[in-house]
Amino acid sequence: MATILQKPQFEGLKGDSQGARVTVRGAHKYFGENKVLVDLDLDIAPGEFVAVVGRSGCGKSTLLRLLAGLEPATRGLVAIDDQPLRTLHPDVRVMFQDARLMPWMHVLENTGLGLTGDWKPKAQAALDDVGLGDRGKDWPSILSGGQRQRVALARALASHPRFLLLDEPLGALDALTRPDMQRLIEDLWRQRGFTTLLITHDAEEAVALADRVVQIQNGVISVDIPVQLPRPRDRASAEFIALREEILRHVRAAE
Ligand SMILES: Nc1ncnc2c1ncn2[C@@H]1O[C@H](COP(=O)(O)OP(=O)(O)OP(=O)(O)O)[C@@H](O)[C@H]1O
Repeated sequence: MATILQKPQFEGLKGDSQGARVTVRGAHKYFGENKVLVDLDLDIAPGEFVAVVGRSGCGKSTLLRLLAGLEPATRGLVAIDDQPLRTLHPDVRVMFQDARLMPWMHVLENTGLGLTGDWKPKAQAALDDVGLGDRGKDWPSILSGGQRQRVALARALASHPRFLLLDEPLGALDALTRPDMQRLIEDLWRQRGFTTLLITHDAEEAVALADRVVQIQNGVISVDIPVQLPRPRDRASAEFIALREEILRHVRAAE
């Protein structure tokens, strides 16, 4: 078995946008009697890529909504660069499983949503980055599912966020489109160095992309596994398969 690197590599730090530092301390989130997150701690280093796994309903999206500033914690601290997060943050963007494109806007306008000032060149550059530079004048309705997710990714990255939150963005894509999108996300992350949190049900996706895979169970981070394999990762290697199986074992044990 080849040696697994012992030192964590945060390769994303090379880029033009320094990633945000993310801190969650003693976070609780209750919906009435339903205590979804209970005293949860999580630290994400600037530029680090963390994948979150766990059984359905364990609180993954709830954690993401707290980190996006979409909802407050019932109790505890959520901070970006050591500043408590109280509402939406200009350096934090989210991409969801559905592209959420506005059908009455062209692709370029959809990409520019949320940008201020001279937004067109920035939206065009973002479309170029995801390989859709020539589709700006199209309506979203004529794009494939994978292309719509590329537009959603372009929109999320157009403002050069320092923290990108991904809520199962590739969950609805077919098996051929998925690895392409995974590579695109990894390439952009490596170029730009934004901090990333990815929610996924796919253990292979988690090991392919993340520096660390964490599992939520009983309201806390119950498993925290570093993935110290060189990038781009060889999905057929023994180390990759062993980590993927380890994560699957943890997720199944929580069910
Ligand atoms: N706005 C809300 N009001 C009431 N309960 C909520 C709300 N949002 C989430 N919940 C509850 O919180 C729990 C966790 O939901 P969450 O969506 O975070 O889970 P998840 O791990 O992302 O699940 P999945 O993998 O199925 O997407 C569930 O029991 C859900 O019903």
